[in-house]
Amino acid sequence: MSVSELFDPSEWVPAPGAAAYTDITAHTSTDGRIARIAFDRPEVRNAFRPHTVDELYRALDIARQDPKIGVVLLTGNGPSAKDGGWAFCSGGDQRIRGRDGYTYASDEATAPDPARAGRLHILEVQRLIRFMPKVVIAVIPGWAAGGGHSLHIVCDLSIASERAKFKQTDADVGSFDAGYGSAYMARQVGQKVAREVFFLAEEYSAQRAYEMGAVNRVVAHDDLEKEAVAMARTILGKSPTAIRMLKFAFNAIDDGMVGQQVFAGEATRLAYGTDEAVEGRDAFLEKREPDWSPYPYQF
Ligand SMILES: CC(C)(COP(=O)(O)OP(=O)(O)OC[C@H]1O[C@@H](n2cnc3c(N)ncnc32)[C@H](O)[C@@H]1OP(=O)(O)O)[C@@H](O)C(=O)NCCC(=O)NCCSC(=O)CCC(=O)c1ccccc1C(=O)O
Repeated sequence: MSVSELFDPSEWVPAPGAAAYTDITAHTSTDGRIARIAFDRPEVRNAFRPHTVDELYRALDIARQDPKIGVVLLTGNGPSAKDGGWAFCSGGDQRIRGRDGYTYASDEATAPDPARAGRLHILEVQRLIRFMPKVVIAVIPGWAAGGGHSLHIVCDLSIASERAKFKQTDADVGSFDAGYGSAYMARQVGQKVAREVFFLAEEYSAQRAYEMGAVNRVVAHDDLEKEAVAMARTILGKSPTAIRMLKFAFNAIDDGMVGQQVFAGEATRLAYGTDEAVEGRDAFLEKREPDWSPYPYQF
């Protein structure tokens, strides 16, 4: 069975742990440098349930910790066998939404722990995408709606099929992504446009998303994944440290002290590589005063 009509099997091998996933697929490029993670519930426009989110988090975290992987493609498999429709993701599965969040299926092997019964942990996925030191590209073959719309907003880059459609339905169903989905979207496209997208919840096209600055490229539907891989390969040609520092620099202004902490953590890692920092460590271990004389106050 093919993974998706746009998936090129010659490009990919299954990612570690992928055989166990039911709601997503996860692959690594044959050279090990790109991850492809895809929602795999096309019959419901790739809506996510808590189990989907658990798998997505796991697959993203595996990619985060793989030192060879530099770019992650997040997409949706398709088309739907039911009606031929395509989706990136249509957000939370409204069929299993409870009063305290989204509920696990009753047929899961173990009864859900009450502490994790009602979940909104797609926000944890958003933070993982935001803070992972790698570029995450939303690859959008069809609908990006509700929480799926928010996921594309939080990705570093978005590439859309000319058939992609966008709709921020949160307010239609009594939900509101009051974090990155809305506030960060306003940073991307401006306040008036973001407010229109949320308050009117109207469908808009890939071309309109491009014009407002929420999508980087619109490409022919059949070429979507090929173009996404090409974009990933361009990024892989750059310095990993430069890309990581740039991502966290772009984030910092909107992420407050957490943004500063993430950026500063990377700066500290770089500082640890200097002779100056090695001198400080060695002086402590050798129980002597550090000799800072070779290290000027650079200006
Ligand atoms: C996406 C649509 C616009 C597509 O429309 P169309 O192409 O006409 O297809 P349909 O016939 O409507 O759908 C086909 C089939 O799929 C089912 N389906 C589609 N979406 C969902 C869904 N989200 N949940 C369950 N099922 C879905 C649909 O019922 C059809 O099934 P049949 O059995 O064949 O009839 C349109 O489908 C649409 O508008 N979908 C709903 C979009 C939506 O409102 N999503 C939820 C928004 S709220 C949310 O995502 C919250 C997420 C969250 O956790 C969160 C919480 C707090 C802060 C932030 C977030 C966050 O947003 O991340």
